[in-house]
Parts: sequence; structure tokens; C-alpha cells
Amino acid sequence: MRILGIEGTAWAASAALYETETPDSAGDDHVRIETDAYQPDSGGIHPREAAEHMGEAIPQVVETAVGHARERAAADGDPVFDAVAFSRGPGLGPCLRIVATAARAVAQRFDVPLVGVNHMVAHLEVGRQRSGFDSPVCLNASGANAHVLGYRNGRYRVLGETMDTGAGNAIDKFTRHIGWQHPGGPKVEQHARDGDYHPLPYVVKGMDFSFSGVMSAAKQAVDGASGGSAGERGESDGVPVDDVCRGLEETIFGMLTEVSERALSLTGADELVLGGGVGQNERLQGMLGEMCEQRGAQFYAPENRFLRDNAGMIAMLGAKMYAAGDTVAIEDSAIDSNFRPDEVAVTWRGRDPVGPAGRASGHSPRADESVDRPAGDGAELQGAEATVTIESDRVRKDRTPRSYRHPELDERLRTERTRQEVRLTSEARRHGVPTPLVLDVDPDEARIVFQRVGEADLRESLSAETVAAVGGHLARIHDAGFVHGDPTTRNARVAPRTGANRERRVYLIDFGLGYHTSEPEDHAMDLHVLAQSLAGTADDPDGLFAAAREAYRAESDHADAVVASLADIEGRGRYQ
Ligand SMILES: C[C@@H](O)[C@H](NC(=O)OP(=O)(O)OC[C@H]1O[C@@H](n2cnc3c(N)ncnc32)[C@H](O)[C@@H]1O)C(=O)O
Ligand SMILES: Nc1ncnc2c1ncn2[C@@H]1O[C@H](COP(=O)(O)OP(=O)(O)OP(=O)(O)O)[C@@H](O)[C@H]1O
Ligand SMILES: [Fe+2]
Repeated sequence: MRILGIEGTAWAASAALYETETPDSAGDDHVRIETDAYQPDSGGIHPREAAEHMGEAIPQVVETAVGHARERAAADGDPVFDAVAFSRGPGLGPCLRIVATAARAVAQRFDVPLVGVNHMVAHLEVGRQRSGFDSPVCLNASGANAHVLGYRNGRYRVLGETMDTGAGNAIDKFTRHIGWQHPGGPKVEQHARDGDYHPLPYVVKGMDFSFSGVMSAAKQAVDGASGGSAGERGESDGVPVDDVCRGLEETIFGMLTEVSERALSLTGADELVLGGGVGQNERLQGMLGEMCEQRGAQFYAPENRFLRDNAGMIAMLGAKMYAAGDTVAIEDSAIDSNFRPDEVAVTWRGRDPVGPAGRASGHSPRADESVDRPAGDGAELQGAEATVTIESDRVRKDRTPRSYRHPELDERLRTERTRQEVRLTSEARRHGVPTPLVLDVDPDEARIVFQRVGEADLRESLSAETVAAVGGHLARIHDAGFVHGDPTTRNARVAPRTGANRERRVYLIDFGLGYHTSEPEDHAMDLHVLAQSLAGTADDPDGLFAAAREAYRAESDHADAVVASLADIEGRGRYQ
């Protein structure tokens, strides 16, 4: 099979030829990529300029790829190619339109079918294919996006994502501020090597994360007390740029690595693949590799030519889609500049989910490792942050150091979260939410001893009743003025039925990411995190989440504002 791929969502005018016998295997396929990059003279990517570049460069790279296809076809006697695959979105509208027009023209010229590819799914599929991994968690760290995905029931589910800009755009905004030429990522990487870590705000909410606070703090740090852009003044009286670059890498990549670890922990997967242009960063790859090694998971990052935007990944996913009969008629091939990865109906894979119901082997914690079953004394459970040791009627939670993180950041996070967890676990109980008693605490060692509660994690006892209980609990703590911060299906424990009405008590645990706030949007984030974790672990996530939302409505004093804010969060187009 021979597939022509065309990419041009933003900066890379790219065409590729991909040849394969078996589009699903990690075999030694032939991929030839031709890319003409758009380089802005100053500032960031200008949509109009980028589109002008596409208009000139796409026909050329396509003709080069067609020429190559003709040579290969002359040698083997097969058709020039079997299908044309193109990036349908997400991306800049004017660029996407040029790519789509070119793709339609070539498809008609050679009388072959057209395949419309989601660029983000291509970023993650290329790693999955080349690694040979079966059902990995995928971290996409690209310019305009940043998300963690897991496959379940025919779709890539977004387990966590940026709440504001993409990873690369965040870095590029900072470098623009100090007057460096686009793209900033490689320059930050270079300068960070000579820098000392400068602390910046670290924001993780469940498996979502935010870069805006990091970026403003980084700009302020270089500008110094006198204010004004360091780039404008030429000289900075603030923190040395190299130190800020190092701080940026440690903070942003620390966040991405932490949420990847959370996703592995939540889903029980033991494979991680990386995608996207920011993935070329060696520090990020190093952190992810180290994190995976420590939890006995496997990590794979494709070569750089497949990480940054390229038509090779479009052609490779195009081949799988074509083989699955997933082609698109010209009249239905409109672009979609906000095309989300979870909108794609995955036609080229089986229904193998990430997680406990997936593959049977592996080293990472799986559902059957929950404290209740193997739960002999001394059993150790590895969560995303901590090691939990069962000691008969109590559990000891140690936030063990994460060596992938900068030691200063690591210590700060472990100590702060330990203190916060103790505080909020007790505060929640005072407001009538079942939580384990705190029996002992040692903030310096980042250790807490809790009463042991429940017989299973929520993810193993999913029902409308148990999930609704979580909804009600969240309403109570929100009314009390704080959030849980990470209410996933691993962070609630379900007790056996007791009492006259045979109810199941549901405990909330793991308040380390909680904080005090009365903002409806923060409250809505808790519900959003719950919804995302249900999507990653449950077969009927929508029905279960509806039960939680109803219970929340019934219990909360300000449900309307929160539910409205939740709708906002869910509808937020994040491809800016
Ligand atoms: C929608 C599509 O157009 C977009 N593509 C995109 O943003 O290009 P990509 O090639 O995946 O990523 C480019 C980003 O990757 C960053 N980057 C490149 N090399 C880097 C490095 N060594 N360290 C950190 N960032 C790097 C650049 O600064 C830039 O922000 C996307 O996938 O979000
Ligand atoms: N008090 C408790 N009683 C019974 N089991 C508990 C208790 N605390 C924790 N566990 C078990 O240990 C697991 C990990 O605990 P916890 O969520 O606090 O750690 P973590 O590392 O923060 O995990 P994650 O970040 O992945 O949610 C829980 O999913 C639960 O099975
Ligand atoms: Fe990209």
C-alpha cells in the first residue's frame, strides 16, 4: 500500500510518501517526508503569512512526493498511490483550507480516495505504531495543544489537558517577550542547560494543568523589579534568563510528567508514548523515561522527524484508516479547525481499552491490586504520587521523592501537599463528608498515617449510587469553601453495605491537590475531573456522571453557577 500524506496545520508545509505491507505493524516501512517550514520574520506565527507560505510551498512539496511515488511505482508496477491523506484539523483555518484543496486535487487527479486525518490523533498514533505498544497512555505535547489520552471503547479519551494554551505556545510566548525568534522551544532548551532552577507556579488539577501563571511569572522574573520587557531594554536586572529557562522546563515538563504518571496510575496502563513538537525536548523525554522506569512502565518517543509536525504521521495514520475503509467523499471533506481527538471514531483499532480491563500483564498497579483484595498487612500500593502501605486497620501514605523532578520543586510539592491533605481531610469530615481519620503526620518526611477505610476503590465499585455519593460529597465541600482537586475514581473508597437501608458509604481520600476557593469555576473543575476520570475508567461514563451531577444539584447551594461553568469548561475550544 502506498499513501500520500499532506500536512499544513500551522508552520510545516509537508508532504510524505508512506509505503507499507501491513499498516498496523511497527515494521520497517518506507517513509519519505518533504517539509518546507514557515519561519516568521518577527513575532509568532501570523495566520495570514502562514497561509501564504502554505499556498506557495504545499504544491512544491506535494509534487516532490508525487515524483517519488512515481519512481517507486515504476519499480514495483503498482499504482502511484492508493489514497491521499490530509490533515483535516485542528489548526489554522486558512492553512487547513489550502491543504484540503491540494489533497482533493491530487486525489481527483489520480482517481484515488481521500482520507481526512485528525492531526492530534496522528501525533499519538505515530508513536504507538513505531513502539509496537498495544494500548499506551499518550502524552501529546505540541505547539497549540497539550493533552494526555487513553483509548477506550472506540475513542481516544482526553484524560487531562491544558486549561489555557498549548505547551509550545506557552514557551514561545515567553521567548517572544524577551525578543527571541520563533520557535522558542529549542532556544529555551539550550539556555536551560546553563541555568539554575528558578521556581515558578506549578498548577495541576487532577490530570488537567495550566500554563498561564507559569508564563506570567517567567516574564516578570526576567523583567525584574524595574518592569518592562527585558528584550526592549536589552539588559535584564531580573533573574538571569538561563535560570528562568531552566525553571520553565522543570515546571512545565514536571507538570506534564506528573499528569502522565497520574494517567498511568488511573488507567493501570504500563506503556506511555510521546507525541508533538515539544516532545523533541531532551529534558522532557528524560523526565518521562525516568518516571516510567521507576514505576515499571515502558516509555517510547519517536524520532524527532515524527514528533514535530510532519506529513509522515498523516500518511501513516491515513494508511490505517484507508485499510479500515475510513475514507471521505470530496463533498464531505470540509476542514475542522477545532477538531478534537475525542471526536474521532477510531475505525482502525479493536475495542481494547487502556487500563485494568486491558492487557493482563504488567507491573503497574491494576484494579486487582487495590488494598481490599491482596490487602495482607504490609501490602504496598503505588499511587501516582505516593506509596501506600497497609498496616491492618491503618494505611501509611509516603509521598516518596520523584527523582525526575528538580529536588527543590519535589520537596516543595511533597511538603505542601502533605500539609494540605491533612488539613482538608479533617475539614471535609467536619462538614459531614466521610474521610479517613488522620492518625499521625510527619510533614518533613511527607508521611501521613490514616485509618483504613472502604473495601474497594470507586473504580471497582462503579454504580449510579456510588458515583452519586461522590457528587453529593463534592457539593458539601464546595459549599464549605474548598475543592478536592483530584476527585477521580481512584480517590474514593467504597464500604460494604450496612445499616437498615443497606447503603454503601463512600469515602473521599487523597485531598493533597485541594485548596480553598469559592469560585464556581474551581468547583466546576472538580466535577470536570470526575467526568474525565469516569471517561477513562467506566463503560457508561455519561450515565454515571449524570448521577453525580444530579446528586450535586440536590446537595449544593449554588449548583446553577457551577453547572453553567462546567458547560463552559467542557465546551472550551483550546486550540488557540
Ligand atoms: C495544530 C498543529 O498545528 C500544532 N502543531 C504544532 O504546534 O507544531 P509542533 O511541531 O507539534 O510543535 C511546535 C512547537 O514545538 C516547540 N519545540 C520545538 N522544539 C522544541 C524543544 N527542543 N523544546 C521545547 N519545545 C520545542 C516549538 O517551540 C513549537 O512551539 C499542534 O499539534 O498543536
Ligand atoms: N485511608 C485509606 N483506606 C484504604 N485505602 C486507602 C486509603 N488511602 C489510600 N488507600 C488506597 O491507596 C491508593 C492510593 O492512595 P492515594 O490516592 O491517597 O495515593 P496517591 O499516590 O495520591 O494516588 P493517586 O494520586 O493516584 O490518586 C488508593 O487508591 C486506595 O486504594
Ligand atoms: Fe502538531
